Amino acid sequence: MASFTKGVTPSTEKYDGSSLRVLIVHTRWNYEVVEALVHGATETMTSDYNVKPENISIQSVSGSYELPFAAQQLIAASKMRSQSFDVAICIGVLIKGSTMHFEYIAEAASQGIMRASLDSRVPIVFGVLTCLNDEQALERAGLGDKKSKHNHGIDWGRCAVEMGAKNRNWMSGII
Ligand SMILES: Nc1c(NC[C@H](O)[C@H](O)[C@H](O)CO)[nH]c(=O)[nH]c1=O
Ligand SMILES: CC(=O)[C@@H](O)COP(=O)(O)O
Repeated sequence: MASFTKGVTPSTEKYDGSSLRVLIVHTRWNYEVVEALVHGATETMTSDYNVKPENISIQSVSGSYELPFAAQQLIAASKMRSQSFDVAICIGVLIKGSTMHFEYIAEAASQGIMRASLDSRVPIVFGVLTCLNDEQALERAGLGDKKSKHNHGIDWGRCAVEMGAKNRNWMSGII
């Protein structure tokens, strides 16, 4: 059977994040996993794209359901202060339990994050893992024993810099 490289192919363009202002909103549900994902995203942005640590605002909320509201409010507040965020990342970890809770929160969070992004015209990276068990969550945060483990926060950091830089260009008429 033919195989292919899974995941996102790195962009051929090099982005400079040195003037980007980034908002990270993360949950405190499943915090050990969330913490690793936040670290992966921030480390990637600062080390690989020169995003200044002081230009990354990190805010927390309780669970993934709270992410869209917090992101929307914080983006609006940053605009009022004329210190607009160029991009945001919402980070959370949903793990399927025994009721329908997971499905409702996953749907609300994903739809809400998309709506907050389109309405605010600020790109918001979807950094919410929707896992069927603990092992899936650990693997996707670069934790645990699996050989295939990979910290998705790294991809979200790259995506954030790319979208922040591209949106700045697009808003200046540079296509
Ligand atoms: N079960 C998980 C939740 N649930 C909490 C909700 O997100 C929310 O905080 C509560 O319903 C109050 O509005 N959140 C996660 O992020 N991950 C979960 O696995
Ligand atoms: C927070 C709840 O509503 C909780 O009862 C959800 O349970 P589960 O995660 O087992 O579906």
